[in-house]
This record gives sequence, C-alpha cells and structure tokens, in this order.
Amino acid sequence: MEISRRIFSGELDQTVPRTDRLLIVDDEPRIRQAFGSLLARAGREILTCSTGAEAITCLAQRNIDVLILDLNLPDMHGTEIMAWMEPNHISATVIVFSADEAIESAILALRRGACEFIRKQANPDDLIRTVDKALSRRKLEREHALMTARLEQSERLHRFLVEHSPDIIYTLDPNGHFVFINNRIETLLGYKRNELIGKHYSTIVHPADLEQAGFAFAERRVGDRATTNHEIRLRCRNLDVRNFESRTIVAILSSQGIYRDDDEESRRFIGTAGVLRDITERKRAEETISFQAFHDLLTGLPNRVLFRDRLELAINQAKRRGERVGLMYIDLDRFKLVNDTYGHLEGDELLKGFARRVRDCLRAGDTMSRQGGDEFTVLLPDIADTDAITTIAEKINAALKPPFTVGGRDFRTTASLGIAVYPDDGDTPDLLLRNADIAMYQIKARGKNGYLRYTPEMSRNHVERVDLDNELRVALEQEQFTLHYQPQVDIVEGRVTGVEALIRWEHPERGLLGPNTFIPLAEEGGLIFAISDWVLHESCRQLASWAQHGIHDIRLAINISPLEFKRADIVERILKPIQAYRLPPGNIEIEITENLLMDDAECVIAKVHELRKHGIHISIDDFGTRYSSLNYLRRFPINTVKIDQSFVRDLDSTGRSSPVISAIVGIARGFGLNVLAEGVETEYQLNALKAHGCQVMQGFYFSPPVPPAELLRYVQRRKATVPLLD
Ligand SMILES: Nc1nc2c(ncn2[C@@H]2O[C@H](COP(=O)(O)O[C@H]3[C@@H](O)[C@H](n4cnc5c(=O)[nH]c(N)nc54)O[C@@H]3COP(=O)(O)O)[C@@H](O)[C@H]2O)c(=O)[nH]1
Repeated sequence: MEISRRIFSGELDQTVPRTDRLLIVDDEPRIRQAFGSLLARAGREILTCSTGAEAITCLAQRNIDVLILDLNLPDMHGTEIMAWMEPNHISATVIVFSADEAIESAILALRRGACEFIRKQANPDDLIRTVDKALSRRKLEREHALMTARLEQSERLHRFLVEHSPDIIYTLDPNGHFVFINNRIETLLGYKRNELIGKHYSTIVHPADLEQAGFAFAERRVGDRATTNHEIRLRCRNLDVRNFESRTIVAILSSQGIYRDDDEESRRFIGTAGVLRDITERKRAEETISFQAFHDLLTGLPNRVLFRDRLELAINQAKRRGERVGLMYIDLDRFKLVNDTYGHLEGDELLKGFARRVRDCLRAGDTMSRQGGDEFTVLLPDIADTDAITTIAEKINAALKPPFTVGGRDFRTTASLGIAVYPDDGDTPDLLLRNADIAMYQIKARGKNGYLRYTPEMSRNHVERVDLDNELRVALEQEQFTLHYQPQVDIVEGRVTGVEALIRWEHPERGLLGPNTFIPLAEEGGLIFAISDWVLHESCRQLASWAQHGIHDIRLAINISPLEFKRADIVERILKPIQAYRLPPGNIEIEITENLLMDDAECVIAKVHELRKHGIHISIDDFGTRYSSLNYLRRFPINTVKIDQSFVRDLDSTGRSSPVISAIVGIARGFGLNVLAEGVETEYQLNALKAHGCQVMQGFYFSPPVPPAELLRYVQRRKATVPLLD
C-alpha cells in the first residue's frame, strides 16, 4: 500500500522554489556582521553563531547549505564540528574561513571534509565567489538527485502498472520467444513466468488458432499500421484433453514491432511487444445473449426466429436438390388444464418433459422449436416420402404414452400434430407453417390425440372456424344464447320428474344452432367457462321461476364439460347460482361423461364428493359407451346412469331384448342407482325399455328440447294425463 501510495502521490513532481541557507560561525561579531551583509542576496537566508555549541544546535535543527566556519572558536575547534557532522548526516558544504595561516590547519580542515579554506586576510571576493560556487554545485547536486529519484519513481510506476495490469503484457525476441512477460500469465493461464521465458509463443496458443496467432504474435509494424484486436484462444497450463474447452481462455491480442532506433533506414527489428486481454467472460455473455435471442429459455429449444431461418434454408436446399421438407405443428393436448389445475411451475415441467420426449424421436439434422405456449414445430429436412413423416408422427405419439410426472403425480397427455410437406403443401415458410397449423387445428377439432396431413379442404374449414370463434365471443356479449329444456318422464307415474337444460345459439344469420356446432370450439378457445356460468345461472333462474308457477318437484339436469369440471373452482361456480336462487340442491343434477371419470379420476373424485356433500345429484351421461368399469361406480357417489341413445336405437334392429341395456340396468340396480334411458323416439322403444326394467325416459317420443314456456305447458299437460303404460 505504502509503495503504491508513494508511486501515485507524485511527491517528487512538486518542485517548490528553495531558499539557500548559510551559517556563519565566528566569535568575532564584526566578522559575522560584515560577511553576513556581504553575502546576503535575494533567496538566501544568513544565520550566524558565535560558538561551536550554538553551531551544532543550528546545524542539527536547520537544513544548512553552506557553513562558513572559523576554526578557533571559544569552546571548541572548528574541525570538531566537522567531525560531528559526518556521523550526524549533516551534508552542508563547509568553507573554512580562518585567520590561521598554518598550512597544517588547512590540510586538517580539508581532510575533515571542508571544501575550501579561505584566509580571513584574503580578498572578500574570494569568499563571495567560493560561496556562490558552493551554492550552485549544491543546486546541481540537488537537481541530479531529484532527477534520479524521479526516474526511479517512473520506473517503479511503470513496473507497478505492468505487473498489476489485468492484461498479459509481453515482449518477444525476433524469433517469437518470450523475453518478458508480466505476472498476469500466472493467474490467467497458470504458467510461472520463468518457465515461459525463452519459450515460443505457440506454447500458450490453442492449436486450432495457431495460424491466426502467427499473424498477431509476429507483428512487425508499429503504431497505426500495426493490426490490433485478433481474437484467439489461449491454452492453460494444466490442460488435459477432456476439459480442453473449459480450460481455454479467449483473448484479444494487440501487438506491434520493436526496433532498436528510430532511424527508418537503419532500423533493426528486435522483437514484438503485445497485450493479451482476457475476454472469456465477455464471449460467454455474448454467447448467452445470442443463445437467448434464438432459443426458448424454458426448453432450450430453438425459438420461432431460429426455426424460421432453418426452415427457409431447408426449403432453399430442397429447391436446388429437388427434395422434400416435412414440417409438423404440434400442440400439447390439455395443457391449459395442467396450468389451471396444478399451476405454472408444473406446467413448465410438463413442457420440458414433452420437449425432451419429442426431441428424442428426431434425427440429428432435424430441428424442434417452441413457438410459444404449448405449441411446438418440427422441421424434417430431406424426407424420403410422406410415409417417413407419418412414421415420425406415430413415434412421437407412442413416446407420449407413458405418464409424465406433474406435481408429484402421474399425468397422461397426448399431442395433436399437423403435417405439411414442401413443395406439395406450400413452397414458402409462411405457407407451410400456416398449413401445418391448420392441419393441427383439424386434428384438435376431431377430438385431439393424433396427426393429420394438410389438405386444401382444411383451409376452408379453418376460415369458417376462425369466423365462428369470433362470432361466439360476440354471442356471449350480446346474449344470443338461449336454453331449451327436454322433459324426463317417469312412465309408471306418467309425470315429468326432470328436465335437461340444452343450450342453443340464436345466430343472427344462421338461425338456431345446436351445441355440437359450437361447444367443441368454445372448449378449445376457453370460452366454455363463461358459457357454462351463463347456463348455470340461466337454468337455475328458470327453475326458480317454474317454482313460482307451482312446479316444485322436478329436477334440473345441467351438462358440464369435462374440461371445466376439472377446474379448481367448479364446485363454487355450481353452488353460486343454486344459492343465489335458493334452490334445493337435491333438485339439481350435474351430468358428467363417463369418459371424465376414467380420464383423471383422482382429480375429479374429490369434487364429485363435495357436490354430493352439498346434496347435488350426479348423473353419468352416455353410460356404457366408453369404459364401463364397475370400479369407478364404486368410488364415485353417483345417483343416475343415463343409457346412451345408441343402445336405445339398437333396440329397433336387435328386437326387444338388448344385452347391453340389461347389463346397464343390472349394474345400476346392483349399485342402487337410478336409470334413465335417453333418445326414446318410439313406443316400441318405450315398451322394450320398460320390459328391461327402465322407468324414467327422455326422448322425442315425449318431447324434443323446447323453450321454457312450452316446457311449462308440457309439464302441466302431463300432470293431467294418465300414466304412460302400454
Ligand atoms: N357443456 C355443455 N354441453 C351441452 C350443453 N347443452 C348441450 N350440450 C351438449 O351438446 C350435446 C348435444 O345436445 P343437443 O344437440 O341439444 O342434443 C340433445 C337432444 O336434443 C338430443 N336428443 C334428445 N332426445 C332425442 C331423441 O329422441 N333422438 C335424438 N336423435 N336426439 C335426441 O340428445 C341430446 C341430449 O343428450 P344428452 O346430453 O346425452 O342427454 C349434448 O349431448 C350435450 O352433451 C350445455 O349447456 N353445456
């Protein structure tokens, strides 16, 4: 610290004008006064003493330049003062001014260190000249000492700067061997500097950069003509093959030639001086920034910018070589559900796992990218034929079969893949991406989980779907939805025991639209949640209004999409309108599909129990069409199973006896559940169902779904009629 303080303080640069100080030591007051006046000048201070003791005190305390000394003092001999001066480091120039004529005295004085011996009898000018000479010699000595000190300081400063430089600073001889190298080599590359002195510069250069280093290290030009900033890689000392890359330092090198003298003609090249700056961190930061600009940070996959670039390249190459390029647009089915149910961290985990599995299905030259959200694209350059691309699509679907672990639980998911091929389905990146996307939407619309190759017909459908999606949003805002109600009739009692609320869309141009034309799209676009809230609210309002007309004993069945049933807030959302209209919860029946129970039973089971705890009924729609498993009937507190229309229709062809219906009724009885047959259109079906032991029915035979006022009339008419028995 002290060294660096002194180096940087610039103490020696401060040259303060100095006063020359003279001391006249003589016991005669006359001499002191006369010569004091004679020697006085501007910039001089004249001090006087009469005794040796006084002189010693003054010399010790004041910085005297010239001492004019009488030898015969009252208390001591002048030579004693001189003898005292040397060990006490008093450097004043001594001029002996004595009346003593003896040559011995002069010799003794000069031996003791006096620079002149002047007799008092001599011309006073002699003393004046001698003093002037002594002072100018001292001045010269002082200046020389200052110059030397400054040079030393400058040398120390430069050494300090070189040794403490964050860069490697070196010089090479004309053959490229290190002559000087600063300490930084040790901390940066691990070499002791002595082991490199005399070694060729190639010792520290990455083998792959030797050629480039040759230009940089062997630079002979100077000043502006010397090239600077070569980027090269340097090798660390403890290099082994395995961690070669990680032990490589990237440096910027600037160097120039050194010449013995400046004369252009006789210049003799004596070596090179250069600086190596470690830019490893900067390079790493640059690499990170460039990686981030072209990659998706979550999955590490190329992003849409890089993907587009590669797609463009692949198309251009395929154009030249007459090849085909495959493109897949992949969307993770049910991803929104994971995000809504488990949270975003779990959603991220699923995306990462999904990306890993798909990537593992691809070859080295293929590119998978994340376009955003749960959408991915795959580029398959140079595919032999379209079969090759469908093989990969099947491979991807198969790879997704084992469950993913999401939030510590197993989660099964599938993907929808849209395929487009260059040049058949488009010859530009935009067109191919758009068409693969359209194909992906088509597979989604068909129930997800699978792949489809693009066809021009899909584009027409797609435009219609986009229009419909926009119109749906408007429909919700402008309340274009309405509910129709279909009665559920107890054929023994002959009365309406329930109604099913079925949504309709009063489309301003296309007329009354059934749910199958818009519910799947609403599910896909997320609008289903708002639509369901409207259905729940409106149907409960209607039930409350019928109660005011004296109809208290019918149960309202409401369809809930499987998608939204898995949302965390579904129970609250169902309860809200029931409580708002003060309806008995037992008068509400929520219809869920059999599929839902199978799909994610653990997640749904708690909600079904909660609804049941509040007294709400649960029925299973389309019972028997999917995986009728007795096991889930045991775990779910279900009230009613609805026999699917397809089994009822089959009664016409199979005759009055249907083994499926018998089985369903048997199962329901075994579990103490109600049975309702839907899609009853004929009396024949009614009687056949009755023969199977089915008592409650719904279908066009009784009434199609109708507006509320008509339903009210139907219920009142049924009340007045006899039981429906053959
Ligand atoms: N999430 C919601 N889904 C809803 C809602 N409203 C309806 N839906 C779902 O749409 C499906 C089709 O409904 P819809 O076109 O209204 O068809 C219903 C009846 O009209 C039809 N039906 C009734 N009886 C007969 C018959 O004798 N023959 C025949 N060919 N069709 C008949 O069946 C549909 C009712 O079926 P189900 O729901 O299984 O009882 C509908 O299945 C709902 O899933 C809604 O608000 N939200």
